[in-house]
Amino acid sequence: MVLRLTGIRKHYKGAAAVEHVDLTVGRGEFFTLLGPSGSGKTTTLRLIAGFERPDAGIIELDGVDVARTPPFDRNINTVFQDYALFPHMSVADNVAYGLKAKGVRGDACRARVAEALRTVQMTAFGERLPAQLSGGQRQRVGLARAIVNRPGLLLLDEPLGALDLKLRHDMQLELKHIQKEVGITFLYVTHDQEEALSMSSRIAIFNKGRIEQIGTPREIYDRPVSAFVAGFVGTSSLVRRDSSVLVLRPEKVRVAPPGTAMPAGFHVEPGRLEDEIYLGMMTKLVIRLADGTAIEALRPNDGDPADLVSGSPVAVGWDPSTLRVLDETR
Ligand SMILES: Nc1ncnc2c1ncn2[C@@H]1O[C@H](COP(=O)(O)OP(=O)(O)OP(=O)(O)O)[C@@H](O)[C@H]1O
Repeated sequence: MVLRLTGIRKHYKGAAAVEHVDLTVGRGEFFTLLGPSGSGKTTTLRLIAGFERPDAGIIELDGVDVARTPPFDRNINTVFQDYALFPHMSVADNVAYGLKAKGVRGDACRARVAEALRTVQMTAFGERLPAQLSGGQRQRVGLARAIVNRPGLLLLDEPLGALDLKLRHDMQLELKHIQKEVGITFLYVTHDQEEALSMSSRIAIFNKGRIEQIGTPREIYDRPVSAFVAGFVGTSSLVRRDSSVLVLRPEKVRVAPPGTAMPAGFHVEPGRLEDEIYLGMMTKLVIRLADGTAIEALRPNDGDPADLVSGSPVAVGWDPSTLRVLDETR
């Protein structure tokens, strides 16, 4: 275990930023804090880094309570969204800065810098100034600077937030590969659910300062514990039946003209096709059931002729075993 938080609480002017936070991160994990803006992710990261002190609770790093350990003595580094590079220093000097502060000099320092730049594929850029780099390249340098000290834990606060979508996707893959290669434990903050699902070994879902669920991406997606988690991670329709609330993922829903045979065991209901939204690879369908419930369905655009007409009656079906029943008390 690299990190353990127990009963962490932090209030600002009487308002809770973080409340009752418990979590454990194992060595080599890519652990993500995911939640909407203001849910307490950054506060949690700042408490771990030591920039803030908790009002209550224990923070342990490698089994040691760090309540009295200042930030620079914690075996942690942080990568921020704005990279925080020194503008007047070359890329190589930026990466070397933290090493020099720790007394690593000469050939040993140069070798470590070269290794870090190689890892982030920036070997050819050592002599450049930050202003002569693109956003993605600056982000790589920020990462090289953070991994060069080989910290036990690397905190990353929305590190890809300033990049455009395409570059962001490329960097997601790359970050994951780099994390595997260097073997450093990552604690990653994002509000982007797709990013969290694609990169993480485990995810903690934050809502209003509390953790609602911790699990692997698959566990979180397939078995959300609350309507909040089901709605925040992926899209879903909530269907009320008797006293339960059921979560229905759009890719599990079949929509067909009335009377079409559905697979054996499917639950089938009549509805009306309200909307068709073309998304390129898929088309999203919105169906209204007789009781007013709206159901979303996804259909691959795999060349089938359009057999459904907006506004017309349709049959909606799903395999009841794929439904997740929610505990309404949460
Ligand atoms: N220094 C501070 N003083 C007062 N309130 C603060 C301070 N820092 C954070 N807060 C409040 O604490 C709550 C949690 O903020 P936090 O930054 O941890 O959320 P977040 O999940 O990281 O959000 P975002 O994704 O927008 O960064 C918010 O309501 C915020 O306004």
